[in-house]
Amino acid sequence: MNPDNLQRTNRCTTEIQFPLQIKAVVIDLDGTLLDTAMDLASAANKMLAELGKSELPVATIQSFIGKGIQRLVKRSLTNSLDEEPDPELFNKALPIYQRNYHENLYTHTRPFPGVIEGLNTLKKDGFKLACITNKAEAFTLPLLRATNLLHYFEIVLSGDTLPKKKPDPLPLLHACHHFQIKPCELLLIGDSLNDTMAARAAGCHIFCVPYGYNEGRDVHELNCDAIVSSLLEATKLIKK
Ligand SMILES: O=C(O)COP(=O)(O)O
Ligand SMILES: [Mg+2]
Repeated sequence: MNPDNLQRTNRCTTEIQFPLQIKAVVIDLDGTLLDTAMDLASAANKMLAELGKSELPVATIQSFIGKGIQRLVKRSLTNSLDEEPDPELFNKALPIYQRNYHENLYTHTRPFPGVIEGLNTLKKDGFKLACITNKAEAFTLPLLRATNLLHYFEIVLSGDTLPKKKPDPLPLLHACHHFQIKPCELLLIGDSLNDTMAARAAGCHIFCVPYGYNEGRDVHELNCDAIVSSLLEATKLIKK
């Protein structure tokens, strides 16, 4: 069945009940699995310095994380969420950012508390696992390898793996197709509006963690099925 049909025919229709009965869990990367903000911010500030521009506070750059590397570079150049930088400046800045981020991809990046325990529990309980991120593949795979998380996931879909990324439902529907399950048998655990919008559009369940990066907004504003303090906590709310 193609992903479009899955979206139309297999939405979650019943009231949700805990523990949620699901077959697979998809986990977001930045702000959910890994605390990447420090390294993303240093790369952005090194880029700004190389371009002769003023550096930004880490908290500001943290609020720019969520819609992929290109958007992060645009936001850092304009110090705003939505403004477009001069295209020439952006074309010059992007490779500088990519070089700096590659050079220090995991200097400070670590799994958040409860991530390893949560992944081990999910694996032991027999859930199929995928990682879906808006981060470009060139950074995602080395990062998951370096932090020893890659082996947990049957598939990893990055921001540039498919024609569309979150908040589009395509990566989640692709995962459903891969696992041969309905969207309502899939749970996404994420940290931002991009995750909740993608999950709602796909018809999947969605839990949010409160410790991540929601583009500077309160996670309690998000339309999710539960807010869980950690991945380990999430395992207590689901069953196969
Ligand atoms: O790369 C980003 O901006 C966000 O990535 P995420 O989807 O893993 O949170
Ligand atoms: Mg995230």
